[in-house]
Amino acid sequence: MLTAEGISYKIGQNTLVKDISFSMRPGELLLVLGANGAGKSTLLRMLSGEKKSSCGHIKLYQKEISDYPPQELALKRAVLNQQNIVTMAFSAEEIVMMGRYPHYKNNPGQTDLNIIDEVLQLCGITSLRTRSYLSLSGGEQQRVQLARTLAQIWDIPGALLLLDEPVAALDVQYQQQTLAIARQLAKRGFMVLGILHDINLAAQYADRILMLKKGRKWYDGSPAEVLSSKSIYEIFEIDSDIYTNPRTLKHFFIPKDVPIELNNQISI
Ligand SMILES: Nc1ncnc2c1ncn2[C@@H]1O[C@H](COP(=O)(O)OP(=O)(O)OP(=O)(O)O)[C@@H](O)[C@H]1O
Repeated sequence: MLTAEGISYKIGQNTLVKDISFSMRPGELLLVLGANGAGKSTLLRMLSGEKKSSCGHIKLYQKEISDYPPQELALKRAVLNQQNIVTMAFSAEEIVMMGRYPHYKNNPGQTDLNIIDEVLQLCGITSLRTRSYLSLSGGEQQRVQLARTLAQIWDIPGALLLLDEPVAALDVQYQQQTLAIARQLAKRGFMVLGILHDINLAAQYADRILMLKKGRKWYDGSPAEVLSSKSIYEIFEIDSDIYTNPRTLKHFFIPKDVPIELNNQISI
């Protein structure tokens, strides 16, 4: 169980996240939507324990997130950040193995090795395992980082998995695959919270959607409850139509053209 009670994050005079409360339980896939700068990543970093909330409480299984020693926290939650800076020429497999560091002292055990094989295969990167991470494409690197994150909590059902824009650099096949993995992990009993920019992917996969605006929680509910032309306009300031897929009965949205006029003369 993850519970956020009235959490805010302030830097100087700026409040980046304001008084957000929600809770989630194992088995749930919660996807967060919001415009650029709405506070999504800041919220995720607070939930991960990386940033300390200015007020309120974050409890992971009834214990304040800030009270977890790093080693214990690493066995309860894993984080896929938006940016992962790697400067040394580790192989893809070595990066994924880093996810298992909290699980062993000197050398990985057979369980660790089996998990590495499993997540490499799941993320479609088995053939890249010996390649230098630095030589991989952006999307390939993202899949390696996803595999590392999964490896960390693979054998700890009930753990919290935090994914900040996990499909940003991925082609459509791997976008679908990544969200399908997230959904299956939720079904296995993990708590999965992800940030997305793609409203249709969120509508397709989320059990629940949290929509943020200007640091506040604006909507919280099932895709059918929260996705409407009105809510999308409120959050993203674009006009759109919402339809229902007759086969899946899930919502999908189609944005309307944005009328932008450019001056006839371009000054050089
Ligand atoms: N250290 C900082 N000092 C001042 N403002 C900051 C700082 N870090 C973040 N911000 C601002 O806080 C706001 C929220 O940032 P955050 O990264 O959480 O947004 P986001 O919703 O994840 O955006 P995006 O969709 O663009 O990734 C932004 O306006 C950002 O410029």
